[in-house]
Amino acid sequence: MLHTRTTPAERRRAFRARLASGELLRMPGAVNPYSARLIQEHGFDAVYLSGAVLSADLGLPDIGLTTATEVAARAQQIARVTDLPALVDADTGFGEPMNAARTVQLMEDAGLAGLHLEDQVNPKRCGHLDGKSVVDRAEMVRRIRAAADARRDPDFLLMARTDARGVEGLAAAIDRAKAYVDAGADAIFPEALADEAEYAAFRAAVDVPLLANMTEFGKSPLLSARTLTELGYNIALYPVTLFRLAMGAVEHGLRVLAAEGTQESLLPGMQTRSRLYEALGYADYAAFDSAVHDFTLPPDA
Ligand SMILES: C[C@](O)(C(=O)O)[C@H](CC(=O)O)C(=O)O
Ligand SMILES: [Mg+2]
Repeated sequence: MLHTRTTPAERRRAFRARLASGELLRMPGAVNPYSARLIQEHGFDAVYLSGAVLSADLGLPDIGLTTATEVAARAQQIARVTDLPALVDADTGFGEPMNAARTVQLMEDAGLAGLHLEDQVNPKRCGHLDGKSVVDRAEMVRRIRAAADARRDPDFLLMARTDARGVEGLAAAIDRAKAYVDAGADAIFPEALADEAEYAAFRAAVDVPLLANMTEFGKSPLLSARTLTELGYNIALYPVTLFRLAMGAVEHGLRVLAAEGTQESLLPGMQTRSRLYEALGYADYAAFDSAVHDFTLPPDA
């Protein structure tokens, strides 16, 4: 019941240990707290809170309109219902280096296992769009140092994302990643790499855990978990996959409902009531107090 049995500190330690093991952790982005439960149930290793998903969820473009407290509040709702470690997209840290420091403490308090900060200017944009700008390396180093110093739990993972590949080229992105590790980043997120050779070049140059962003319809190829394992990557990120799937289903459903005047033909594609109740663990609540769940579902529910 209530779903978690672990503390944030335990999840952070476990995340660190898995990242050190050399295996590939598969990390889908949650669309909401409930989907974080499903991510865990389906055997994935970690949960992501995507800035792109959160802003789209609010009906906004992903251009840095969300605030640190808004993101922390949603991240806390997600971290609270899963025993998996949760990594949150903290964009540019929501302002100056001191804001990045405060963001770290907000996310620690929200029970996250870690966050990533990127080297884009404010306002940022999706890493797979053209026309990005990055702050100079010294500025990003200040951002990372401030974030690292703010951390109270040394196991809270500080990941630095560099968007420089699309702006300054691969060699500059690798140089920046090295400088970010020297400044205190525990892991690196090289954004929008073009092909497998670039993934391999990053792996050869950087010693810390690396994340591969397998976002759809972007600039990077969709590499399989097997390929990413062979390339020596530590995290395969599927940030917006569940959101795109869900919204595809929503649009399909709206079209069919409007055309047919009934949802009858949509039923086979729906998560059933009984599956929903199973995933939410109704039976456990009933065991606690039979009054909570004292009904029988119809056979086709
Ligand atoms: C990973 C990302 O930062 C996100 O917010 O999920 C996005 C994903 C996307 O827009 O496809 C990004 O890569 O910038
Ligand atoms: Mg983002």
